[in-house]
Amino acid sequence: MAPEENAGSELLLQSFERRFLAARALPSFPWQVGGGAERPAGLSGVQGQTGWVSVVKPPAFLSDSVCPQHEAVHTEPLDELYEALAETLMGQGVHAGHRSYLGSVTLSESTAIISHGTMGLVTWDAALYLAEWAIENPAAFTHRTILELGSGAGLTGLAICKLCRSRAYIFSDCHSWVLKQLQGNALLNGLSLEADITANLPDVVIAADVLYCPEAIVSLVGVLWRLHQRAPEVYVAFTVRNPETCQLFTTELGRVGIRWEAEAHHDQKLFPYKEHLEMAMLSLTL
Ligand SMILES: C[S@@+](CC[C@H](N)C(=O)[O-])C[C@H]1O[C@@H](n2cnc3c(N)ncnc32)[C@H](O)[C@@H]1O
Repeated sequence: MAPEENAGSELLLQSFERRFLAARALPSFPWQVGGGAERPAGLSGVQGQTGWVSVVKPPAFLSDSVCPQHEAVHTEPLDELYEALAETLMGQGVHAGHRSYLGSVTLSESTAIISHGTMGLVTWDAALYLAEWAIENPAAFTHRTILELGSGAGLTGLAICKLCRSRAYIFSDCHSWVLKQLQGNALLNGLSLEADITANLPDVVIAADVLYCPEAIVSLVGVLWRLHQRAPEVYVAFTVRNPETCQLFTTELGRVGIRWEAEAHHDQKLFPYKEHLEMAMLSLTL
C-alpha cells in the first residue's frame, strides 16, 4: 500500500476507534461502504468491528442503523450484537455503560439521553466542544481554579483536570443522580475529592449545554451576575438548536450588564460528535 493510502487508513481507523470507544451512534461513524467508495484494507468487515461489542457492550450506540449497515455489506451480525440491541430497546438490564474519550477520560454514562428525569447522565456535544477548546488553550486553565456549572457526567472537567493542569476544579450540578455519577466518574479517573470548596474562589467559570430552556438561562445569568465581584473569566459553550434561545441568553446578559463575545470556531475534532450541529462558545466579561 502507498504511504499516503496507509496514512489515510490510519486516520480512518483512528476515527472509527474514537467513535467506538466513546460509544457514539453508528450513523456518526465514517462509513464508506454504501457510498460507492472502497473500504480500506484493514477494515475487513463489519463483522470484525462488531465483534468488539460483546467486550465493551455500550448498547446505546447500537441504534437504528445497525441493520442497514450489515445489509450494505451483505454480512450477518454477531448474535451478541442482536442480544445487546434487544436488551437496550426493551430497556432491560443495562442502564449504564462506560465510554472512553481520547483514551484519557473514561466515564460511566447512562444509555438513555434522559433518565431519572435529567439530561445530565450523558455527555453532550457542547461538553466535547468545550473540552476541545480547553485542550487547544490550556493556558486559560493552568494553575487556576475552575468552577463548572451544570457539569453533568463530567467530561469537560475531567479532560481539563487531566490535560490542562488546573489548580482546583469545582464540579457542580443540581441533580442528585448526576452528582452521584459525577463523583464516581471523578474517582474512576483517579482524581482526589475534597468536600470543602470555600477556599477555592474561581478564576474561571465554564458551562456546557446549559442553555436549553428559558428558566435555565435566567437562572444561569443570575448565578453569573452574583459572581461578578470576583470577575472570573467565563466561557459558555452550547449547541445552537434554537436561535431564539441564544437570543434570550444574550438579551439576559445585556440586561444585567454582562458583556460577551463569540469565540472563533475551532475545528480540533478530537472527539467524535455530529459535525452538522452548530456549536458556539461565548466568552463573557463580568
Ligand atoms: C444538558 S446537561 C449538560 C451536562 C454537561 N455540561 C454536558 O454538556 O455534557 C445540563 C446539566 O445542567 C444541570 N442543571 C440544570 N439546571 C441547573 C441548575 N439550576 N443548577 C445546577 N445544574 C443545573 C443538569 O442537571 C444537567 O446535568
